[in-house]
Amino acid sequence: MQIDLVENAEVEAAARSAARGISIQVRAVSKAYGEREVLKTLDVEIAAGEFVAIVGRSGCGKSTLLRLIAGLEQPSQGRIGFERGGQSSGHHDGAPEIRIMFQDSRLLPWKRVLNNVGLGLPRASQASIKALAQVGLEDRAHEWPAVLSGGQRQRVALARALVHEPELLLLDEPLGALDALTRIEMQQLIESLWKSRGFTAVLVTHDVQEAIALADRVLLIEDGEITLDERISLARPRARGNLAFAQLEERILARVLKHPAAQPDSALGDLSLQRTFSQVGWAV
Ligand SMILES: Nc1ncnc2c1ncn2[C@@H]1O[C@H](COP(=O)(O)OP(=O)(O)OP(=O)(O)O)[C@@H](O)[C@H]1O
Repeated sequence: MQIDLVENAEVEAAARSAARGISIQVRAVSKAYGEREVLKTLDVEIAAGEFVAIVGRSGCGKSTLLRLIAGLEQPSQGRIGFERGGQSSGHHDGAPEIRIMFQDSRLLPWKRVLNNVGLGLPRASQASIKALAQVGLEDRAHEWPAVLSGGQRQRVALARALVHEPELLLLDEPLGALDALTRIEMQQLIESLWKSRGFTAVLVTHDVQEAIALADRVLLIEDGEITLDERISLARPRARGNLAFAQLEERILARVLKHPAAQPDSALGDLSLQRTFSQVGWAV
């Protein structure tokens, strides 16, 4: 039974890598802000079409790594490269189509939903309407962002990313502000779009359960280093009540929380981890 699950996961992963994703090579990457070294000589490879989640305590450098992959910041040392169909590229030459989603939808309040989705395109096009339909909001196309709920605004942000046919979708805690039910619905939406479109996805999250529900691999960053690289071989869609899921969640949570040294700016993330921790019945 377990072997079947693993084989299915491997077949699915191979099919996805043949689709639209790009692979990412992070080579000996360090990042310092002044005296503070946030990331220390990181080496990690992410395969085309893979879904990778990054977890870790607040302030450990998750978003920094995402910004470096996005090309929004430069490494202090090392290099980040991409490969598409055997051809290498950086952020400049033949740069991949990278889109990023944040916790806040960052919609322009003075533009209607459809024009927010089509931002940067010559004009609101069929592609924007199609993207809105894919997130289930085609009937809200002509409304203002202000009248949408938080979850709906995040759907619009997702449509805005999808309209550019991303090869790499970076997700920086995009569901962090949503209620639990909306969050699960959004996770399912992201998973189904990722499966159908085949882009590579990198998700930063405080929520270990979310990481296990969505990712092929979970990376843990501690003290600026990757200290855990766990492959998740559970068949999709993943049932949260499942014993194998719960055991994996418990093990990764225990691993995340083991680290004794709380950073000064760690309160928020640790609270979030504790909440998840208590959901699986552990005393904190
Ligand atoms: N532009 C910057 N200048 C100076 N320090 C920075 C800058 N950006 C991030 N840092 C520091 O780098 C460290 C890592 O920040 P980062 O945002 O990557 O953490 P994180 O793991 O994503 O945290 P959280 O889970 O709270 O979002 C923090 O100590 C932060 O203060």
